[in-house]
Amino acid sequence: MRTFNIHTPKDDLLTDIQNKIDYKTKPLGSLGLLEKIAAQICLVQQSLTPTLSHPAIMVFAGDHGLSEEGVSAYPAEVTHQMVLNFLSGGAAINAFCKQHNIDLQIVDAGVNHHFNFDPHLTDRKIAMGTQNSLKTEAMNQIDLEHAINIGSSMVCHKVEEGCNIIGFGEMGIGNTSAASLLMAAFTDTDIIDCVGRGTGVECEALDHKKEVLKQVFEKHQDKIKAPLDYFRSVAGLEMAMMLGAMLQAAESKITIMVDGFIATSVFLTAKKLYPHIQSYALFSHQSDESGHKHMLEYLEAQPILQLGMRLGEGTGCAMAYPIIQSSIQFLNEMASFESAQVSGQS
Ligand SMILES: O=C(O)c1ccc[n+]([C@@H]2O[C@H](COP(=O)([O-])O)[C@@H](O)[C@H]2O)c1
Ligand SMILES: Cc1cc2nc[nH]c2cc1C
Repeated sequence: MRTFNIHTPKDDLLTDIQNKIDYKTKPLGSLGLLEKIAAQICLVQQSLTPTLSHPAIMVFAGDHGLSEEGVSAYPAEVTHQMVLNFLSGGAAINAFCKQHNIDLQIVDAGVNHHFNFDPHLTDRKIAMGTQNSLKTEAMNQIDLEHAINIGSSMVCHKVEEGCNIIGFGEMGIGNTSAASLLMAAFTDTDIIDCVGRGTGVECEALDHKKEVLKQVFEKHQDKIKAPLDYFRSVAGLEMAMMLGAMLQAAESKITIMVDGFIATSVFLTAKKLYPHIQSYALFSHQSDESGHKHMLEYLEAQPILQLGMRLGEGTGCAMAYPIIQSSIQFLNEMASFESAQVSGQS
């Protein structure tokens, strides 16, 4: 497995950044989280006048062998049907990216469907989905490495185009199960407490999901000490590609927007491998998927939005983007007490 060069940005500018924020014409700290976001992006860009350019969201799609165990409220074919919906512009992520002028890229990482050629689909299919992790490892080492490298090179390409802020979404029926399994391992939480409703499983179906995931966890838990071996045993191809993409974004020193429950579980894996990655990450929202709150607390991450969303697709990133824009806007546009001749704190 290749290595990534990921370091916390130098903090030499920190005092100047904080002074610039504090000298703006507002009571100290009164822009709350916007101030923290601005400071973080200044550090990532090593600049007192940061900019956001060519914002992008990549949506990785993949199918999950485990879905044959009845762990989702929807049938597996929804994965490819939703990819077709993304391509024709009809999904929530299309609407929000259009609203906020965010470049949207749809990637087939491992969907169980042969798509006709479409110029809007990035075909990086590794397999027709993963294996059933209740029976065997979801993917082999070669496919994992391939997915990580592809995710990485797609981000390199975006960076070459001038992108300096990127969010990652996913589409994959069954992938909240994979995310719960990652959460259990990498936050050291009982698997039962990591299982939620996903697309909407309830009552006996939720009990069944918990029972299946308990068995999958027990089958693979001996690999947790080797995070990538555990990851490839339970995760999806869309998640593996997202892992490579997140690692590359941090190596390329651009800002990462982390979406909901599934994306955060991938981020947890990335952080296990490269703890410094968090300096580059903003967390778009707190998903209504029950485990997400705990994941964010574990990461000591403050989500930008809390709207009761639990959709995925990168929709949280798209919704949080204008807030991130505002944090850069206040920093670059607001007057200081001195320039506006406003009296400071007495
Ligand atoms: O991002 C989230 O927080 C989130 C929470 C629940 C469900 N989802 C989406 O729903 C799908 C997975 O749900 P499930 O029930 O099939 O495991 C997948 O396509 C995700 O994008 C996403
Ligand atoms: C319709 C539908 C849309 C989705 N988008 C992301 N996950 C999804 C799951 C379903 C079921």
